[in-house]
Amino acid sequence: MVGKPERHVAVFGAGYIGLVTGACLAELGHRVVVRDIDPDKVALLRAGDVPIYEPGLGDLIARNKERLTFTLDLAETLDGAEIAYVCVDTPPSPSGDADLSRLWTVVKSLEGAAHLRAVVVKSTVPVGTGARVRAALDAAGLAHVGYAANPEFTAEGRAVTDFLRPDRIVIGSADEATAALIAELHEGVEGPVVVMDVRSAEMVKLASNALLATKISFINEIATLCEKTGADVEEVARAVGLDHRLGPHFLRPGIGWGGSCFPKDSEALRQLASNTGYHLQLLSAVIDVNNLQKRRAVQKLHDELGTLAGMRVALLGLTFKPGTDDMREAPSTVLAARLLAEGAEVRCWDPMARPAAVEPWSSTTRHPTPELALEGADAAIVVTEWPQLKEVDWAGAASVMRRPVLYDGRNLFDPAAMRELGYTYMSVGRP
Ligand SMILES: NC(=O)c1ccc[n+]([C@@H]2O[C@H](COP(=O)([O-])OP(=O)(O)OC[C@H]3O[C@@H](n4cnc5c(N)ncnc54)[C@H](O)[C@@H]3O)[C@@H](O)[C@H]2O)c1
Ligand SMILES: O=c1ccn([C@@H]2O[C@H](COP(=O)(O)OP(=O)(O)O[C@H]3O[C@H](CO)[C@@H](O)[C@H](O)[C@H]3O)[C@@H](O)[C@H]2O)c(=O)[nH]1
Repeated sequence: MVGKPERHVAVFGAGYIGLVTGACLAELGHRVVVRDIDPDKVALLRAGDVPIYEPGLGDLIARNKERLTFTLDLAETLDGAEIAYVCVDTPPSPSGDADLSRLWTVVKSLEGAAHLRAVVVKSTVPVGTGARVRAALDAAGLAHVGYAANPEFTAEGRAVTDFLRPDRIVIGSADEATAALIAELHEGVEGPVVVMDVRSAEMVKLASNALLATKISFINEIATLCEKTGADVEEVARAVGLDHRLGPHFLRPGIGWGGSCFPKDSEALRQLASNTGYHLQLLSAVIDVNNLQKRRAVQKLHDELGTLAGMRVALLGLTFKPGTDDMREAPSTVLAARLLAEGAEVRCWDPMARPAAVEPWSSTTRHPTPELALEGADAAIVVTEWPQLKEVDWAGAASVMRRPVLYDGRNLFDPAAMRELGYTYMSVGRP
């Protein structure tokens, strides 16, 4: 795939989004320098390693190494660059608003870069951020440099595919020339380009994530009601999703949504509204339902076992979803913390997770296989639907668990089959 003409792009941030953006732009034929401030990350990338797990990313980086370089050095990053892409993290601040400190550090570092044609923010930011960046660029004598918001909609685990074949490329800009430049940069990407004003583009990102999270919380709430009324949420979701006006996506009931985006972005949108004196009632309920969903799993085990104190509970899967090593806001973190607080002994398994050496993971035992995590356990929770869990010898596991109690937080298994194997089997919204 070769995009023309070749542009020289400086990407700030070598995380999930910066790396995917950099590698994909290089794949499209552009010359890309990715800068990060983390020396370990840059050293790994320079040595040909990829510091995160993202399918296809390693191959893409290797294939484009002539056009794709990594550096810690600011001057090297900006040397000859036409477009600066801001892909730094925007984590939650104590107030729930997005913490934009890293973004401002990058914007400040662009002050001398009068040769740039455009600054593009891909990081997820509150509505109004672009206007502030624009003002900062103007104040720094960069009024001639264009500005665009170009939010990213890729999901982890399929980020490369999503980037190269997106549902849409959203470009927010106040000037046509900048919008055209960014659209041209994406030549070769298979997806419609939607151009709008900067604030609307910023809102599209937050609204999309909020609506996706709403669908999940909605089906999770219906699942709870199914439990109380004897209906089967899987049947309900399947038939509801067949209505083309509703669609089947993001109607999978489960233990709650997590990840690097939904929790922080929904809270940031809620606070964005609060800051204007408006209370987003629907989104607040969506967040509440999600918080409760994780606690309900622990409550169910408590009800079944009588107490959690002294019980050995196995958490199967730790990452916020399969196909990633990302542990940010993973439901497993809440489950582990709650279980430990109740006095349970937590053991866990995950094929990919990289838990930081902080609570609750420092107090849990990690096992190399699901079978070892299940040995001697009083109960287990399927937290992440890793395909490996389908391969477990569940009949054998039932005989080595102290009590075969299983809460399937992802509705991975057939209830009748698991009960046949001797399990006290609970799942989400199914009889
Ligand atoms: N992860 C996703 O799936 C996803 C999807 C869509 C949008 N986003 C948004 O994209 C942004 C980046 O997310 P991410 O998951 O890639 O974060 P990340 O934490 O994986 O990566 C951010 C990187 O930026 C680096 N950085 C911080 N300050 C820097 C600076 N001054 N100069 C250069 N590098 C700097 C960090 O060291 C880190 O490597 C966030 O705003 C996020 O909300 C993420
Ligand atoms: O039907 C569903 C779908 C998802 N989830 C959960 O929702 C969370 C998020 O899943 P997913 O959306 O697949 O992962 P992310 O990589 O966090 O991607 C989301 O967040 C990104 C960052 O903003 C956006 O770019 C993507 O469009 C958006 O899907 C995970 O915990 C999933 O287990 C469910 O419980 N039920």
